[in-house]
Amino acid sequence: MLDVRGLRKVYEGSGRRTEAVRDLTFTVGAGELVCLVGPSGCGKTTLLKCVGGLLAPTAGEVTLAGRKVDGPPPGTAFVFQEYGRSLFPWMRVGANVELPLKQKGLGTSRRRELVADALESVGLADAAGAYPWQLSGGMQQRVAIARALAYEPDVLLMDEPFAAVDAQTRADLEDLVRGLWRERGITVLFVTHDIDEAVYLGERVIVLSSSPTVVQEQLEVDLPLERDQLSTRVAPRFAELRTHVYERIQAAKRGAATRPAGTDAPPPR
Ligand SMILES: Nc1ncnc2c1ncn2[C@@H]1O[C@H](COP(=O)(O)OP(=O)(O)OP(=O)(O)O)[C@@H](O)[C@H]1O
Repeated sequence: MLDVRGLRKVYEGSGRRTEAVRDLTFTVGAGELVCLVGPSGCGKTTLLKCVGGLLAPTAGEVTLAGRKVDGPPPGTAFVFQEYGRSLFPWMRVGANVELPLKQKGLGTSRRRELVADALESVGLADAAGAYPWQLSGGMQQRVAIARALAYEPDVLLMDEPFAAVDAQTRADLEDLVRGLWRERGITVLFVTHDIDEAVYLGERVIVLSSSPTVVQEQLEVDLPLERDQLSTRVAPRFAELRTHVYERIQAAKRGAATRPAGTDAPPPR
């Protein structure tokens, strides 16, 4: 479905040259929920922007359903970290969610249906008439998720979407994303620097090295499909997996040798 091959990104300008991503190769299958985790500044946002066609790679390529990505591909939606900047403050919640549907050229009744359905899915059916600034941070991020869902994407790209909300809201939003993923069968690529979040959410975790970035390891998360914040996070297997990912990231920070990009077996139980 999503193929990233030999991706490299070097930023140049104002006399500075930063090799953010060196050589990234991985694939995400249709309907998979994959988390990308890596140290701060390792190029996660750069990678996601290249995947979403918002940034041109220096080398390598991204293909989505067999087509080379050279601009935002149809059927792809983004949710960014900064909900405060991603919603238009002068538009009511309903209008914010509807905007991309207008750009998609959908008729009024279909747009209304999709907006209502998406707001309902994120538990904000009553908030359509409010302005974003009248909502809490967590609610605003739900609106951003609703806007992405209403677009009916095949692929959802999420860049540290819960980094700016409090811990309880974050837990709720994590469960919301897993629930929506299971209900709607969307392909989700979720970037985070939070190891616990990556293991809790993902069916697979791709561990990135420090910048310039390569894939340090890929790990199948063999936790049950049904997860919940209490029992999953205290399960011995959760602890083993998070410890394993933590060790890999520490190794990445020390610059330890990386493994080939294939998927590794999870650590033995
Ligand atoms: N527009 C830009 N111009 C120049 N350098 C950039 C630009 N955007 C990012 N970089 C550099 O590329 C590297 C990777 O940045 P990026 O934001 O992709 O990392 P990240 O892993 O998402 O960071 P964080 O975890 O802190 O959000 C950093 O060294 C950063 O300074």
